[in-house]
Amino acid sequence: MGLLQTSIASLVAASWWEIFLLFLLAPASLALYRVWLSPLSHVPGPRFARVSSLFLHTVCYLGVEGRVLLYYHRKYRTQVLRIGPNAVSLSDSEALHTVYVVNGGLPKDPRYSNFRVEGCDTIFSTLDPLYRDVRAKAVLPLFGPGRLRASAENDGIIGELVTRFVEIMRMEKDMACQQRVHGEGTRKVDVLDLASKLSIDVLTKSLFKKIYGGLDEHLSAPEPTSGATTIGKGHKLSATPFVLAIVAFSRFSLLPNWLFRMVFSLLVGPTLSKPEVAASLNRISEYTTGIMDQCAVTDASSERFDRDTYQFRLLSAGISYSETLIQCKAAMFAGADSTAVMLSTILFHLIQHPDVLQRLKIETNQHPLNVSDQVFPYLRAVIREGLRLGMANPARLTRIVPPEGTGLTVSGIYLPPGTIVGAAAYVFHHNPHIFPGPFEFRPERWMSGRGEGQEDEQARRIMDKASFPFGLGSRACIGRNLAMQQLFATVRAVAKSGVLEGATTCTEKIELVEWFNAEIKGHRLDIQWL
Ligand code: HEM
Repeated sequence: MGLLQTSIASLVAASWWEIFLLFLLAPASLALYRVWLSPLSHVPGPRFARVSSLFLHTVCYLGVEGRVLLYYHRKYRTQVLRIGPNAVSLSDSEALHTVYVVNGGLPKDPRYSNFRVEGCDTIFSTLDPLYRDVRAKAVLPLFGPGRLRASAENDGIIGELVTRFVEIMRMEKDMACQQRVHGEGTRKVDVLDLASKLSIDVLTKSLFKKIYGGLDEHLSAPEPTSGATTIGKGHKLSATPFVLAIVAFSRFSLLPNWLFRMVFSLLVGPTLSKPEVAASLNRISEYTTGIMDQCAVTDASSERFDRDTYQFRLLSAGISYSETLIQCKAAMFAGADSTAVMLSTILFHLIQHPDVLQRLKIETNQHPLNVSDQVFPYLRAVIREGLRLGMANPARLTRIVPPEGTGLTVSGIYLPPGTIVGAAAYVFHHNPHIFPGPFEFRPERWMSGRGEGQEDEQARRIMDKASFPFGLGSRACIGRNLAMQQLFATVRAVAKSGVLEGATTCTEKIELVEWFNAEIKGHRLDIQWL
């Protein structure tokens, strides 16, 4: 009996011990496998990143992905950097073609499912090229360059809105000067907010043919003040609190979709219960329902019925009413904030570089506003430099090496099926070998005539290849032409008007939170006139 008891006790003890060993050994052997035996073990990168994807989740959550990847690419002196058990980051321009362009590019990886809107796939989030193509093809004619160029002329949709934008800036400047003369303190203007108001108006008027009314909001809102400082005119754009709340969820975007949905459902309640977010959501819903009602109530057979809208084109392609509503919201989220970030970044740098602003003014004064962009080489250089430094999407645009394939070789390194591969604009756009003084605003780098003819051409080609603010290949931005027309028209008109002369920025540099859609810290970029 005593012997039996001893044997049972030793068996129980042994099994606890084994369980303990198992708990200890399983992760340890997984870690060993990931570091030394995995098919990616030959790819350089920090050891802790090879062992667990916690590293990537953390940098994504903290909004530091771009700068951390830039650091490790340099530290390991590699163009293919292992940043997770199953993920690599690229910094080689040649590899961009292989990953994003050849044969339509690699497919988007499952993280994009986390960007669905109200549970519905959008042109941006879908992993299915057929689903995307039906919708994208339906709306693409709205982004035709000829039509947008006409729209950017003075009497076109974009031209008129840009003129209003410049008038508002002028009004703010005049009021700032008056306040100063009367000793009423400083007046600041949040140029990011103003750019958001313009961008949402340009996007909604161009695509949905019904203006959101961002610039009107600016003019009709009361003036908040803090102490001796007047903070421009008006509150933030009404759509902003909701858009920011949604953008903030991209900090969780690397989680598997089931976990992301859990986090989302836990946090969405508290987020939406904030009064400013709820009011913002209501305003967006009211607006989008309004553009859909336009389709429903207007007599579609009437000559005056405008079929040339985003919403009508989607409905005509057989997309349901409820999905079309969501696709319209998604276009607003994808387009308005990104363009505002880029525009305000360019204006910020122009203010900090009066010499550039002056040169730009001289160039724009040489030609009427309605001539082709081609005759404004310096303006083109300013925009390109702004798009290089403006970080609307600083993080990796992730793709997957098809799991059913044989793998892929990039920059001489073999990546097995299932590897998540991505290039981050932050890493490419700050490469000091391609863009000397990478954090400085130097439009001249894009001008020809800086060196010997051929050398010059080659440097330009290398910079072109390394610069991709709108993504690349078949899943690149569909709104690129619209955004570019707005940027050209606005920067040109602002420079010509002289409204930024005498302005200063209230911060020395632009601080970014590098989520998938970056956020400028505090979502404001104040300027003032001294
Ligand atoms: C300066 C402004 C803009 C920037 C910097 C920008 C940037 C980008 C980037 C980098 C991508 C590719 C994302 C990826 O590969 O994962 C993208 C895709 C997209 N953008 Fe933009 N964008 C801008 C304006 C717009 C506008 C005005 C619209 C208007 C509808 C828009 C709609 C979209 C859509 C629908 C996609 C998804 C395309 C697809 O997956 O097929 N964007 N954008």
